[in-house]
Amino acid sequence: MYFPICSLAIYQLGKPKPLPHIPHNKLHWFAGDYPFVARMRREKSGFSYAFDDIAIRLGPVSQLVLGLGASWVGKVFGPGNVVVVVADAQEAQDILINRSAEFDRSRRTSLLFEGTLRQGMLGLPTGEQFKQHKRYLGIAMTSPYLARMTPRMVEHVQELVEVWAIGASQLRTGSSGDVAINAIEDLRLLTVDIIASITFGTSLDGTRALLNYLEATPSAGPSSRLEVPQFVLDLEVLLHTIADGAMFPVPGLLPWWTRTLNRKWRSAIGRVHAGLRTRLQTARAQYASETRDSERPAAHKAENLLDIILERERKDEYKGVMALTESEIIDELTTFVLGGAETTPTTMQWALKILCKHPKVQRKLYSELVEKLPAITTRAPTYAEISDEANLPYLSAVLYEVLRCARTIAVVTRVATRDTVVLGYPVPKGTEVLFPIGMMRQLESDASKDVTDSLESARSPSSKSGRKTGYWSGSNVHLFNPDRWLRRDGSFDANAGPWLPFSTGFRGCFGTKLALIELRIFLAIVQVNFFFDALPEELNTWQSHERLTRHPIQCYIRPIPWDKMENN
Ligand code: HEM
Repeated sequence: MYFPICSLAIYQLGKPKPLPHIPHNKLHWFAGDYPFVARMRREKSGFSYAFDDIAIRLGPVSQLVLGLGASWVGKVFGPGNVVVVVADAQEAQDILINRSAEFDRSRRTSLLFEGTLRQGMLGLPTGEQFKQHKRYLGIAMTSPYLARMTPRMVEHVQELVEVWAIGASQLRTGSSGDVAINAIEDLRLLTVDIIASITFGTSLDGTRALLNYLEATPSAGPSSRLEVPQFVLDLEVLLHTIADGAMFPVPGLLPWWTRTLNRKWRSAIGRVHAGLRTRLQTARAQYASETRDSERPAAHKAENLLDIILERERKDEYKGVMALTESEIIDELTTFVLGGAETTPTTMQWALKILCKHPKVQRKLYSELVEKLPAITTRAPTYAEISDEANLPYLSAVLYEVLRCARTIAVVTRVATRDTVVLGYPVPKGTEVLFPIGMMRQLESDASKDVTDSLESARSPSSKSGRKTGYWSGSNVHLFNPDRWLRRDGSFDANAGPWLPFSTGFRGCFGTKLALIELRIFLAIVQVNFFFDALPEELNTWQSHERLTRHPIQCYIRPIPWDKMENN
């Protein structure tokens, strides 16, 4: 008699519980939406598609009830979570930019990074320490600094072009032998070379070593490669550990588990930190000897991130303010390297895959580059030249469209720091709110304009006055079409439609400017050197794997130098 009553009472307390009023799926009696998320992950090779799917079916505000959701047991013991999905670009932008007092970086996101980057920006909550770090490193994203970094980025991309030129000369046609180059490792090496060079002043020279090897070994095939450097492998272990954390059952214990029980991670972080510490100490000694008797160089003369940090340190000492501790610096150096080593190569891989399928786009881009920037064929382009959106509108359009379609990072989250309202729906304090920034339909097209318009009265005051972008046409929003970014007169329009690959606002991507210039240089230089030939379907499938970013499973290329193209 008592047993069924007690069981029912426990079930009522603990069953998956959604937030009131907000639309949701029919829930599994115990696991809530977990089976649905698992099915999306299996069928579409990424859990983030679950957020797109419910947004399309349930509207601009919906919720996923994970495990026990907002139930009493779920909240107290932690095996549950409710995620409110906001799939409306205008409102998402408004919340990320204007409502940061109500929505902050979620604790769950910070916990993912905290084990590896305890005191790096990715792991830090928004507080004084975070702000101090952002101020410290901000110079690294200024135009004068990036202009000084440009020759190095160009040099590394040109090394890669030489590697691919050797590979291209060895490629065969037909189905036997090497018909294509596997570009995944090459892009990983390139981006680590670039980020190391910008961070420490010296590159890993992985691409240079590969080039030397291929030149010295003419019998090596087009995809024959050296062993990946240990530093790159270690970064991969760190990135995998962070990504695996998303599935960890008790998020609060994740940093402890990572640091204490994950041996592979401990070896990798040990080597990475030791390497960074040595570089920091060497740079410090050199900086001290150079500046002892002479005038302190102005901060904007810094030649790498270490210089920036040392110059700031000197300034702070001078003013009597507290500088960053050594472990804070090491964590920020690690953040920088990890930030650059994952997202950028993944986006480059998608760019190449997409270009292979769009020969007309390649021809148009090539024509623009040789007509508007003829110097690019004879010398390294400068930062001013390559970042000139007015002179190179099609390069800008291709880049924006690659980032729109690549869906490199599909979602970002915030947590409500007080009871609040989103598009008329009450959202209690502590609720995680998710923005599916990689979503291409509901969030971005005029097919949802009626829905968007009907929400007008429910918008927050800052959102009502804040829409800056147009809508994409619902009929072609899912297609790769750089022309959508061009005005009738051919000029580039960055506000043509919603675009959030880097998120936005105070906690948006810190590395946006660096990533954009790196990608522009990459696209311009590889395209001006090669046409990327179409590939057999089996070498250019659209399958992907979602970890911290959405990776393509394959990235093969058949580069053909333009002078070898018939009807160039
Ligand atoms: C194509 C390349 C990249 C993409 C698509 C990208 C995207 C993103 C996104 C979506 C976020 C989350 C922002 C949020 O929660 O609102 C983020 C954060 C961040 N990114 Fe990037 N990123 C890229 C490249 C880089 C690079 C090269 C760096 C190197 C410095 C970097 C450093 C960071 C940092 C430090 C954060 C955390 C910012 C914070 O917590 O306030 N990113 N990025």
